Amino acid sequence: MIELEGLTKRYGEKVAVNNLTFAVRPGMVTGFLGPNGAGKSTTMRMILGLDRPTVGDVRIDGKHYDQLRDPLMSIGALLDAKAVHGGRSAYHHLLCLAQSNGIPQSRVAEVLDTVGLTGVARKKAKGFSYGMGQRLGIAGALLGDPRILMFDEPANGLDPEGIHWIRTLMKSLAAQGRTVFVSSHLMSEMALTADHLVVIGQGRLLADTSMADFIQRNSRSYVRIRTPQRERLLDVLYGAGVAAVEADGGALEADGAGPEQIGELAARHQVVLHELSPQQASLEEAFMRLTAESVEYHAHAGALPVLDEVPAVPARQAWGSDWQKKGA
Ligand SMILES: Nc1ncnc2c1ncn2[C@@H]1O[C@H](COP(=O)(O)OP(=O)(O)OP(=O)(O)O)[C@@H](O)[C@H]1O
Repeated sequence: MIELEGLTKRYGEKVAVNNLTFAVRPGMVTGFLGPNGAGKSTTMRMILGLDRPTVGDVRIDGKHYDQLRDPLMSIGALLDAKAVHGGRSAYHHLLCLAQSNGIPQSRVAEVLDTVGLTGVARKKAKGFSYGMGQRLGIAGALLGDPRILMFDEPANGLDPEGIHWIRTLMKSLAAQGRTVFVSSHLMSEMALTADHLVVIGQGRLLADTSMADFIQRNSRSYVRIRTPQRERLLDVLYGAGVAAVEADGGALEADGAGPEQIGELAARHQVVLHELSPQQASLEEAFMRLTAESVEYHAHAGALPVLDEVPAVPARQAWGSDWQKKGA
């Protein structure tokens, strides 16, 4: 278990992490979400004792990182996949880690096999692709067979097979009773992987809840209906106090009533239905809705002019001619 209590980190005026209190529990995958610059990496660095909190406390199974006797056997982490000596082979890199942490040498071949790097184990890490580097970083995290694992953007640079592999790996580590804490911007992946979510924005805790509860609380659920008797159904729904709006493709979207109630109303009034489907927003929609206020770095869609709107350069007027005239 990882426990944070009032964890705060200031860099000068900037409050990167602001009074975070939550626990990451064993036996499940906990997703750590937040917009760019929300403070996820800073929080993870403080968990590993790489950054000192300005205020507050963080404990790993009840201890501070520097009190752990064999840190790699308690918590394994992937923070920066590039933090590898490029001149060393994958095997040698892991062997050095094992030897300096009292981990049996036999683990090296085991973790290389787990991450699928056995075939390139003797190749120098500097020749590795980004995805291979991620796999090597994950091998390092697994080396000490720790009860707690923490991954910062583990799917970065992985191909679809690699992404599927990391999802299966995280779920199986959690199923073995380990604590798995993972940050990612890939919402669709997170929706398939995490059981629990911790969401932060501008360093503050925005949510600490189950995946299902998070989506339900932060999104609109509605029932999508298609019928050849639209006007009739709208009257029936209106009469029953069910709000419905017209949607794309001639469908209706009804709020505040389940498919059972709507189906029964339609049957009672002999309205034919071609579709009656409950809709739940995606994790991405729920995340965007919750964090809209705390997004620090906005892209402005209107910042670049549409090609048709780019003012035409007047004929025969070279760039800079105005400036040349002024300077003359
Ligand atoms: N060493 C530092 N000095 C000054 N400011 C820092 C430092 N490290 C992080 N910050 C600032 O703290 C804030 C949080 O950064 P952090 O990297 O933890 O965010 P993040 O959630 O991991 O972002 P991303 O999703 O983009 O990786 C940012 O505004 C960042 O600029």
